[in-house]
This record gives sequence, C-alpha cells and structure tokens, in this order.
Amino acid sequence: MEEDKHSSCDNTSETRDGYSILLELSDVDPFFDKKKRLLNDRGFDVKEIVHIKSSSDSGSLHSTLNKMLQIARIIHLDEVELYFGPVGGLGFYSPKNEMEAQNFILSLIKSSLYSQVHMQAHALQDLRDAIINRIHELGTEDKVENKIDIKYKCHKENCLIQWAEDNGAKTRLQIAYIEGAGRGAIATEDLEVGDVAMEIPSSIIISEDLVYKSDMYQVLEKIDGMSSETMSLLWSMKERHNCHSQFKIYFDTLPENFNTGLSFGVEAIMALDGTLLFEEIMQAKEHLRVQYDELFPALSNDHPDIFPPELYTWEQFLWACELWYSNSMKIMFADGKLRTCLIPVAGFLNHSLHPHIVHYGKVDPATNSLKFPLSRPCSAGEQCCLSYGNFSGSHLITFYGFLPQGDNPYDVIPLDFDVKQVDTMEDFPLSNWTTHMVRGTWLSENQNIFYYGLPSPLLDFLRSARSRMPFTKTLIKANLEVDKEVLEDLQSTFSGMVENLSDIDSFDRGISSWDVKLALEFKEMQRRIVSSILTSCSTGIKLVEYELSKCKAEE
Ligand SMILES: C[S@@+](CC[C@H](N)C(=O)[O-])C[C@H]1O[C@@H](n2cnc3c(N)ncnc32)[C@H](O)[C@@H]1O
Repeated sequence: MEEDKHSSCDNTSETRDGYSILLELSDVDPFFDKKKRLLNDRGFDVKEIVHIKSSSDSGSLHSTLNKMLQIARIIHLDEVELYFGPVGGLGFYSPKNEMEAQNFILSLIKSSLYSQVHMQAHALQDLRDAIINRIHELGTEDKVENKIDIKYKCHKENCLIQWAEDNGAKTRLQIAYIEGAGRGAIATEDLEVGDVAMEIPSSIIISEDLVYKSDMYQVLEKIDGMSSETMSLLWSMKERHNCHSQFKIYFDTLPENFNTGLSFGVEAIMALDGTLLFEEIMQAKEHLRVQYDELFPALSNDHPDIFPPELYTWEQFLWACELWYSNSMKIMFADGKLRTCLIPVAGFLNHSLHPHIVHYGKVDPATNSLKFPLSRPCSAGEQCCLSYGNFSGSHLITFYGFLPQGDNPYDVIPLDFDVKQVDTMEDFPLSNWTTHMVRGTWLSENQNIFYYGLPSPLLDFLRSARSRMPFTKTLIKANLEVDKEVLEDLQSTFSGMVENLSDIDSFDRGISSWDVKLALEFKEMQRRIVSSILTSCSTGIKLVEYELSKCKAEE
C-alpha cells in the first residue's frame, strides 16, 4: 500500500485586509513541466498566492475556494489523472484527487490557524467551514453500501484488538465481516474529518528491525542483493509457526489462503490468455519463482536449524509473498527511515476508490505511533476504508485478489507506439507523452467533435503521426479527414481486442471457482472499456462524416 506524498507546511501570511495563502507546485514533482503548463493554461503560476479578504461575502469566498481547488487538484494529479484530464462533467479528476485537493487546502488553513494569532481569523474560519462542507458533499455522493455478515463472530480479531489496546493502540473502529471483501473496519461512532480512526504504537509494528534481532540475520546479511523486504518475508515464514512469538495473536488472524492472482489455478489463467492480467500474473510469478530458487533449498541445506525445510517450501513462500503484497504498508519512522511493515489491526482496513483515509504513512514522533486520520467523514456503522494507492484492476487482482466496486479511473489499457514518432511531438503542449493509454470513455468529460471521449494526448499524437500540419480543432476538411483516419485506426485496433474478450459468456459463473470468477470479472470490465472505446470511435466517425458532408456542400 502506498501513501500520498504531498504534505503541507505553513503557507499562510496575514495581510492588511486578510490573508495570503501560497499554493506551490514542488519543483521535484516528476510531472512538474506538464503541471506547470496546465496551471499556466488556467492563468495560474507554479507559486500561486491566493488572497482571502477578511470582509469577504459568501460569493467571493466560494470563488476563492474554487480557485484554490483548481490549483490544488493540479498539484495532486498523478500520471493517469494528468493524462486523461477531468472526469465526467464534475470538473474534477478523480474522487481521490478531489479529496486530496480539499484536504490539502484544509491543512493549509488549519496549520495557519494553529500556528499564528490572527486578528481577523474569521475569514480563515469561514474558508475552513466552506471546505469542510465540500468534503461532506463529496462524501454523500460517494457512499458505498456494504453488507455486513452478522453471523461471523470476530473472535480472533477481537483478541487481536484487545492485545493491541493492551500495548497502547487506540481504535474507534470494530471488525466485521463484509460481504465480498473479507474482514473490514466499521466506525463505532460518527467520525469527522481530521478525527483519528486508529492509532498503532510503533512497538507492535512488524518491520525489518525484528529480523536484525533474530538468528537469521547473520546468515541473510551475507547474501548479495538481499533486500530488507525479503528478509522480513523470510522471517515471517518462520515466525508464523512460533508458538512463543510476540505476534502469535496477529499471525493467528491471518487466513490460510490469500486468494490473490498469484494463486490463480490453470483454468483461471487460461481464461485470461491474451489479457493484461495474464501478463502481470505470469511475470510476477516468474519473478518470485526465480527469487525462491536462488534461496532454496540452498539456505535450508546449509542452515536447517535456522531455515527448516518444511517451513520453507515454495507454497509457504508464495503464502508469505501474498501476505506482504496484500497487507504491508510503507511507513516512515521517527528516525526518517522508510520500512515496509505489517501493522496489526490496521491490516483489517479494506481499500476503496472513495477512501476515508489517505494520509497514514508517517509515525508521529511525539507519540511514536502511527495515526490514521480521516480525510472525509465516516458515519457510525459505515465501513472505514483506506486507499492502497492509485492501482489498476489488474494490479489489484494480482497482488490483492479483488476488483474494487465502482468505476476505477486507473483501469487503463496501455498503447505502445514507435518511439521515433514521439520526437515530432514537441510542438504539441501536453502531448509529449512517451506512453499512451485509453480507458472507459464514459469517464470522459467531452464527447464532442475533436474529443470523442478519447484522451487528447493520444488523439494529438495520432494526428501528428498522420499530418505534419499543426492541428487546430477547426471544422475544416483537412482536419476532419485526419480525425476520420485516426478514429478508423483506433476502431480497427480495438475491434480485435473485443473479440478476444467475448468468450466469457461460455463460462457458468454459478459453478466457477473464486479465481475463475475473478478472471471473468476482469474480462467483463475490460470488455466494457473496449466496447465504450469502439462506440466512441463509431459515434465520432459519424460526427466527422456529418461535418465533412457540410464542408462538401459548401464547396
Ligand atoms: C489489508 S487486507 C484487508 C483485510 C482483509 N479484508 C482481511 O479479511 O484480512 C487486504 C485484503 O482485503 C481484501 N480487500 C481489500 N479491499 C477490498 C475491496 N474493496 N473489495 C474486496 N476485497 C478487498 C483483499 O482480499 C485484500 O487482499
């Protein structure tokens, strides 16, 4: 699981008639140039100062807030969001980006309110109230219903919570069984933005430090290229069987099977032939098998007391890989070091495309604990979710074993083109991408002529490959002819793909195993994306032909 990298500092200063807030794009952002251009296109600078008048009425407050949101959204865009632009007619890029932008502004206001004594703090307070209202509105739109299985008694899970609390953990969540997602964490009371849903002391976090204290370390440290992640994984393979382990209660809550893509059987793998998910699973498994073969049976032969062969089989290695892939989090500790960790209790938090918690990756040095604060409210009885990261469905199936509910904006189909063609793209703002991709066109804001619900960087790239003339999006014959050819090319590329996805109807889902069901779910999702692209292409071609016929009539 990955945590968001942006953070805020005190960017607010008091002016004679109110406040100035600085929203700054970091120059180490990997997409600095593209974001800078996007900001400039909207009339903003990379260091934009927004003035908040102390006497502002609600109209000007909202326009100030809209301006800040526009900038904050761009600052928080990731590669996929930047490539595709805004989603639907909402004006924002993804629910997660929107929440990050809103929370970023909130954190700027809050840090300023806490750190300074303002004479006219009511303007900042009004702005804070307005942004909190927006966060509430977004939460209402994003509510996902979860069915809780009340028959499931969370005995082991409650023992773990008790043990964690005895060791200083605090939680305002309880564990329940959620249909389709395994165990999850439910709010026991109404939680507000900024409330800490859970707090886990560093002392019960499982990290590489435990390996350093074990007898394994003296063997593992001598192996070239041995990473701390692999050491932790090997440690956990043995520790899960240790009856005297400090973490026995934690290991007892872990499932016998994780059911991720790494455990897919032959039938599911065969059903996926020709898909991106097939490639991802095969590559990941091959990588793990090579890694295992490099270590075993050699380690067990040389040190059978430290690496007992019965605990270090390929099946057990795969189980530990699935544990670490699906349950670990990258955490920054008080010493400034990033470690991949297993976190008892917090490991029950499921993923959502509309998460409540996005900022959780840093140990608070004051309390030496890891806090999980809410970025949007969570009502009592509602499942409280994390964001594991901006992952595609194929990544989530391979390493976590599920497809999230709802439209995943990160479900993209990459497209490879000849790199030589890319050099010609310098004249095209925002189009100098070296990789291209498509996604469900229902997510797109603009289905009109010259856009067609398809990503602009891709269309610009394909246009430039067909014509050396700069493309101006004017309704003239030359432009329309180029677009018709571009859409026809895309249509022929994707019609081949849809054929490969149409065999899913021959499976009986009722009797299929968990992995075949998941494979079919993935193919269904891919078919929906590809069908939407084909529909957009054919609708686009009709639009272009209509405009062409008008041009011809005028000639
Ligand atoms: C960190 S664990 C979360 C707790 C887990 N549900 C359990 O019962 O232990 C991650 C695993 O939870 C499941 N999971 C997380 N989010 C999910 C979601 N939105 N839908 C379905 N399953 C999910 C997946 O099996 C994933 O590998």
